[in-house]
Amino acid sequence: MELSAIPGVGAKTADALAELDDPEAALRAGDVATLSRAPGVSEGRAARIARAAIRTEHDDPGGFLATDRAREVYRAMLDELKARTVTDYGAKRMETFYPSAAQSRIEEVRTFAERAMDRTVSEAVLDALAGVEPLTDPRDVSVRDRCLATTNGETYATAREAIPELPVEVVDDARGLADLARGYSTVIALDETFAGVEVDGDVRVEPNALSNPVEVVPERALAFFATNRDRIRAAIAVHRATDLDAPCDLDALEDALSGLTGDGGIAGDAEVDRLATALDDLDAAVGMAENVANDRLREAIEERDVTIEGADLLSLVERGAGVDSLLSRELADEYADAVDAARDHLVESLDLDTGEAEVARRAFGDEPTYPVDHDESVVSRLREDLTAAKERRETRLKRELADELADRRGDAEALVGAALELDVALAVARFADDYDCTLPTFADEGVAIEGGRSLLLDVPHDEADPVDYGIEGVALLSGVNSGGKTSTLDLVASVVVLAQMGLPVPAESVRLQRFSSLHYHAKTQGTLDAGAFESTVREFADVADGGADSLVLVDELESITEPGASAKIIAGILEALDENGASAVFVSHLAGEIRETANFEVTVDGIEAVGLVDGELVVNRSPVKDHLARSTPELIVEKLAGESEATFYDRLLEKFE
Ligand SMILES: Nc1ncnc2c1ncn2[C@@H]1O[C@H](COP(=O)(O)OP(=O)(O)OP(=O)(O)O)[C@@H](O)[C@H]1O
Repeated sequence: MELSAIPGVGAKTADALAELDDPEAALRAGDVATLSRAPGVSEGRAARIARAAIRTEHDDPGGFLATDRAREVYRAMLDELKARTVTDYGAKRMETFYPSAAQSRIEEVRTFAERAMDRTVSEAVLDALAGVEPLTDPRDVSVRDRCLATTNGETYATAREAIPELPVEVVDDARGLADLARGYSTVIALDETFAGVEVDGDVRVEPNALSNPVEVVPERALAFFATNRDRIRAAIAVHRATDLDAPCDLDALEDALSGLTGDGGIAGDAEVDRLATALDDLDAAVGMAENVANDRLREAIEERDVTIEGADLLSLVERGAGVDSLLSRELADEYADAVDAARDHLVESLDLDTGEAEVARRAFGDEPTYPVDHDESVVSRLREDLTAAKERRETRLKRELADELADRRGDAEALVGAALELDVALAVARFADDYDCTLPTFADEGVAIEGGRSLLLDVPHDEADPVDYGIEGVALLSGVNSGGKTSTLDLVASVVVLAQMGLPVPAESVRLQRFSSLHYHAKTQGTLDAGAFESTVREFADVADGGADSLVLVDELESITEPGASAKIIAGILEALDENGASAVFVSHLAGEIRETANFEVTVDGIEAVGLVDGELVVNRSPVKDHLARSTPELIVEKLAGESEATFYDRLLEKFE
C-alpha cells in the first residue's frame, strides 16, 4: 500500500510512517499502537490513519456518519466496546472499527465478530491480558565487562561499527593486552598476530569475532527478550488460559525467559547468585571476620595470666616494642586460632570455593596485630576475582540463552500479537453478551428491529422494555410525552451504526439494508433565530438531495420555528426524501398536521399510552405502525371524561377527534 495514497496522509506523515519497521503491516493490521510510534503521530491520528487505510483498501468513500448526533452515537458505541478491553492496545485498536457503507468491510468485521462471539471469556484470561502490551524495542545495549582489542586502526573502525555495544581498545603489543585484562573480565583480541601469546586473565584471540556478534555480545539478542520479558510471559499465560494455538513450545520459551532478569542479566543460576551474594556481602563479612578474631583474642587474653620476666619486659620496652610482640611471644597459638577463625568465617559466610578461599584466607596475615586487621589489597583482589568469575559465567550463560532465544523473536511477536488481538475479540464477545446482542441480517429495504434495547437509555439494560420497530420508506413517529420516541431513534441509530461496523446489535433480531449514510438530527433546543433557521433548512436541502440509500432520523424538528410553518417545512422535506427513496423517521408532535400538508400518504407510527395508572402513563414502547398515537393531554381529558358526569370534558374530548 502506497503510504501517501491514503487519504489524509501527506508527504510528511508518510515519511514519519516510513520510519517504522513495517508500516504496511501495521496499517493492514490496524495496529494503532505501532502507528502512533511514528514521530509526531498521536494515537488519535494513528486511529484516523488506520481507518483511512482500511477505507482505501475497501474502496469506501467514507462519510457514513453525516451529522453530529450520528457521530455521538458512534462514539457512545465505541466507548462501550473500549470499556471492555483490558489492554490499552485493545482500546486503541477498537478505534479502527467504524460504520462503513462498503460491503467487503462489513463482511470482514462480521467474520471477526462471529468468531469473537463464539469465545468464552474467563477471569483467568482477563487477568493474564492485563500484563500484555505491544512489544517494544530495547534501549541501546552497552557492555562494560568485555572489550575488543586490536593494534590496527582499520580493524578498530570496523569493530566500532560491527559491535558498537563493546568498548574497542587499541594496544601496541601483548603488554597492552595484559593491561586491559586487569580492567576487563574478558579481552577479545582481534589480531591473528596475538595467537599463542600468554597473558594473565581471560584474554581470547578471536580474529573472526566481528562476523559472529551474538557470540561476542549475546546481550544484543537478549535485550529484546529482557525488555519484553514480562509481556511475553503474560502472552504465554493468555495462551494457556485459552484455546489460542501457540506458535511454539510455551514451556520451552518460558523456561528460557526464566533465565533472564528484566535488565538482561542472568536469573535463577545458583552459581551466579552465589557470586553476586558474595560480592554484596564481602565488606560486611570481612568486618565480621575481624570481630570474630578480636573477640576470640580478647577472651583468650582475658583468661590468661601473662608472666613475663623482668629482663624480657625491659628489653621489650627498650626496643619500643608494642603489645604485638608480646602477642607473638606469649599468645602465638591463641593468635593463630583467632586468625583461623576469622578466615573460616570469611570463607564460610561467603560460601567461597577452593580457589577463592585460598585468596580470602590471605586477607588475614600471620603477623600478629591487635586488634586483628585485614589486608585491604587482598580483599580487593578477592573482589576482582569474584567479579570476573561472575561476569564470565554470566557471559557464558547469556551466550547459551542467546543461542536458544535468537530464533524465537518471531514466536514472541506472534504470541503477543495474538494475545492483543484476543483482547479486542473478547471485548466484542463481552459486549455482545452484556447486551444480549445478535448479528443482524442484511436485506433489501429499510430496518426491522425486534426486541431491541437501546444502550443509550438512562435505565439499566435489564430494565429496558424491548422495542419492536420497523422503517420502510418515510414515516412520522408520534406519541405521548416521554413515551420513548427519542429512545426509539437512538435505538435505530445505534443498531444501524453497530450493524454497519460489522458488529452484533442489542436486539433479538435485526434485518436492515446497507445504508450509504446516517443523518441523525437531535431535538433542537428552542426556536432558532432567522440565521440558524436558514442554516438548518439548508442542511436538510443536502439531506433531501442525498442518495436513496440514506437513513434519516430527525427528532422534533418542529421546535425550530412556529408550529404552522414547521409542519409545512417538515412536510416538504418528507416529500423530497420520499421521492428520493430514502428511509426516514421524523419524530413529531405535529404528525397530524404534517400528514395533511404532505402531498403523499405519510405513514404515521405511534407510541401509545395504554393508560394512566396512579397519574403515571403506562406506555407500550414499541411504536404501532400506521397509528397516530393519542397525545398525553388527550389521554388525560379522556380519563377525566370517563370519571366525571360533567359534559365539559366530553366537549374537550370531541376536539381531539
Ligand atoms: N424501551 C424503554 N424501556 C424502558 N424505559 C424507556 C424506554 N424508552 C424510554 N424509556 C424511558 O422513558 C424516558 C423518556 O424517553 P424518551 O425521551 O425517548 O421519550 P420521548 O417520547 O422522546 O419524550 P418527549 O416527547 O418528551 O420528547 C427515558 O428517559 C427512559 O427513562
